[in-house]
Amino acid sequence: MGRRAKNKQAPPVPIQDTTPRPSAKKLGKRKADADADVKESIGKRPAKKLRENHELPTKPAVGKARAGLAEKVTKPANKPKPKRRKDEEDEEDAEAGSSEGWEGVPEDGDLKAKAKSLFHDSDNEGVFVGDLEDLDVDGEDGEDDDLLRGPAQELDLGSDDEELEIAPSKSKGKKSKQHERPAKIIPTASDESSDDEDDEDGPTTMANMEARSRALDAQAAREAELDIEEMQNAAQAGEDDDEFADADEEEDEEMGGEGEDVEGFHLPTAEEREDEKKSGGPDVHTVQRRMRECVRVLSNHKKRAAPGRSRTEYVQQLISDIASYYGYNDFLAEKLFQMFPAIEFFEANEVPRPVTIRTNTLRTRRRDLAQALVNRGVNLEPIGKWTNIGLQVFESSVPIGATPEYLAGHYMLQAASSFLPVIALSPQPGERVLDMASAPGGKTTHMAALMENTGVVFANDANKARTKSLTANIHRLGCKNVVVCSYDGREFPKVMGGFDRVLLDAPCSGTGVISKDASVKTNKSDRDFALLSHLQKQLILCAIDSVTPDSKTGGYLVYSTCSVTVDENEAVVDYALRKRPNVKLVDTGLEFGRPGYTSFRGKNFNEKVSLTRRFYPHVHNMDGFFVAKFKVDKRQKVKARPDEGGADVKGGDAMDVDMDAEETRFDSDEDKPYLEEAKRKRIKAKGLRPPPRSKPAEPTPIAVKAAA
Ligand SMILES: C[S@@+](CC[C@H](N)C(=O)[O-])C[C@H]1O[C@@H](n2cnc3c(N)ncnc32)[C@H](O)[C@@H]1O
Repeated sequence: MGRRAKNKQAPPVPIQDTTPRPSAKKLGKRKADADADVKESIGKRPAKKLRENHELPTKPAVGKARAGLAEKVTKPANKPKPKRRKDEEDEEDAEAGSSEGWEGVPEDGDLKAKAKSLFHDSDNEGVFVGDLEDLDVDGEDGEDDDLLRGPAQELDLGSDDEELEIAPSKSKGKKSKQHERPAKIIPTASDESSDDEDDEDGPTTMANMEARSRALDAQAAREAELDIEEMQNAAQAGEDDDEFADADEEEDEEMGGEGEDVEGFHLPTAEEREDEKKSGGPDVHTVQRRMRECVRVLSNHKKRAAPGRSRTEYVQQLISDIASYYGYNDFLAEKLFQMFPAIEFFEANEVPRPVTIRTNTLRTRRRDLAQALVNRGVNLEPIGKWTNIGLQVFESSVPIGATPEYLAGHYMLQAASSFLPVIALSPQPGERVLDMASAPGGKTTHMAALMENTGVVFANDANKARTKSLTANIHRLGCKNVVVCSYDGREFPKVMGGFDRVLLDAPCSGTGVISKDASVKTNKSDRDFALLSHLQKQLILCAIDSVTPDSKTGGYLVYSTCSVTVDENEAVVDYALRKRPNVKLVDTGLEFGRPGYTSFRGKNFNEKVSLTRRFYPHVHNMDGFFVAKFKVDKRQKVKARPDEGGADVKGGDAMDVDMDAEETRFDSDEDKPYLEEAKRKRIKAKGLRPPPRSKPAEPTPIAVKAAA
C-alpha cells in the first residue's frame, strides 16, 4: 500500500439517488455512539456529536417502500470504514514513513467545521433572517396582483458577513486525523473505486485529473443504468415481493416479533407525551430507541403496530422525537417530516456539505487552478460531469479562502448547488441580464464569466450593506460587465426592464441549508413561510415582467431558492403560471435533480411544474435547492370569463383583458449613454482609441451605481 493510502481516510460515503429507509439497525449504530454528554444535548444540538462521526445513513434498506414512510433502496450502499484507534493510526503512519503533504492538515472534523462557515459567501447569506416586519407585505397571501401594490421598502435581510476561510490547523507538523473524506457530490459506487484508484496512482494532478473525471463519468453512467434496471426489476416484482417480506420478517425476529413491542418498548399516549415534555423529556437513549421503533412500525404498521395503536400515534411520536433529537421546533419538524417522512433528510442536515469552488474562467482554467492548488497541498477533484468548472476540496493544508489564487480571483468559494440556477439560465455573451437578488454575488460573477465579460449584468440587491461584499467579489473576480444597484426587486421593471434573461435567486427560509445555518431549525414559524411565499410571489411577477419577450437570444427567467418547502417553490411557480399566461415552464437543462411536485398535501399544481428540479442534501449531497426555468413570450389580449374576471382563462365566452395595461416598458434610450460609456472604457482598456462620444451622458432618474 502506498504512503498516501496509509494516510488516506476511509472511502467517501456514497449517497444514492434514492431515499433509503431508515432501519432499526441504523439507528442502533447511532445508539452505540451516544454517551452521557449527549443526553444533555437533547433538545439543543445533539448534532455535534453526530457530526464528528460524519455518519450518513448508509445501510441498505431491506423493506419495500411503504406509503407514508420512505422510498425503497435499490442497491446496497457502502458502509464507511470503521474509524481506527489513534494508536493503530500512528503505527500505520510510522510504517508508511512521513506524512508528506499532510502536515498541518486540520484535526479531525476541523476542516468540515470550517467548511460550514465558508459558504457564508453563498446562498445561505440570503436566508431570511431579518425581522418579519421588514417584509413589506400587506394583506393576505392573496392570489391576485394586489401582491404587487404597496411601497417597496429597504429590507434588512441578512448580515453582510465576510467570507470565512478554511484555516489550516495550528498544530503544524501534525498528521491528519481526519478519517473520513467527505462524500462526493451525487456520488455513485464509482466514488469508492475512484478512491481506491487514488491509492495506487497518487494524488490528483493536472495530468490525471481529466482522465479521472472521465473515468468517474463513465462509472456514473454505468451506475445510472444499473439503477434504472434495478428499479424496473423492483417495479415488476410488485408490492409484496418475497425478498422484502423475508427481510422484514428477519428484522421482526431480531426486534422481538411482529405486532409486539420490542423488549418492553411502550409507545407513550398523548397524555404521557405531555407529561414527558413537562418533566424535560426522556434521555437520548430512550429517544433513539423510540425513533428506531417508530420507524420500524411505520414501515409496516398493519403488521407491527401494538394492538389499538394508530399510525398517527406513531407518526406523532416520531415527529416529536425528531424535533427533540435533532433540535427543531415542533412546527418545522412536522413540516419537513411531511416532505421527508424518514430521518435521512434530518441526518444529512447534521453533516456539512462538501467544500466546493468554482473556477473563474475570466482569470484561469480549471486544470491550471487545480494544479496550482495541488501544489499548495490541496487535495481536490472535479465535482462531477455536470460542471466543467467546479472542484471539490477534500483536504487542504492552506486556508482555501486566502490562497494567492483566491486573492487573485481565480476561484469563488461556492456551494455546488448554487452553480445550478446559472447553468439553467445559461446567459449568453452580449446579453442584458438582471440578477434581481444577487448579494454576495456567487451567481452574478458566474454569469459574468459565462458572458465572457461582455453585455451587461445588473446585479441588484435590496440590502445595501450586502452590496459591499457583492462589489468586492465582482472586483476580485475581474468582472467588467457588472453594474451594481440596490432596489427592492419589486420595483422592477419600473426602474429597469427589457432584460434578455433574469435570475431571481429569491430570499427564502433556508430549509435547504440547515447544515450551514442550524438557527433555521428553531427560528421559523408558519407565519414566516406565509410571508416569504408572499414576497416570493411578488418578486417572481416583477422578474417575469422584467424579461423582454422580444429578446433575440433569450427571453428566460430562472427562479431558485435554497429552500425545500413547497410554499416557497412549486406554489410560487404555479402562482406565476396562473398570473402570467405569457410564460411557460421549460426544461432546466440540468442533468439531475428530482422533478417538482405537481400535487402536495391536497394542493394541485400545473402539471408542467414537474419540469422544475429539486435537489436534496440526503440524495445529492448538496444543499437543498430548487430551480425553475420559464420562457417569457409576448403578452396577448387574453380572454377571461366574466364570472372569473381573471386573466388565466384561455378561450370561452369572455371579455378582453389587456395584459399590457400594467406593464412598464423598458426605455432603452435611457441606458444608451451608459452602455456607450462602458464600451468606450473597454476599448480604452485594450489600449485602443475609443470612438468619440455621440452625446454627453445625461443624468437619469435611475440611481444606478457602477460597480467600479
Ligand atoms: C439567496 S440570497 C442571494 C444569493 C445570491 N444570488 C448569490 O448567489 O450570491 C437572496 C438575497 O435577496 C436579497 N433580498 C431580499 N429581499 C429582497 C427584495 N425584496 N428585493 C431584492 N433583493 C432582496 C437579500 O438581501 C439576499 O442577498
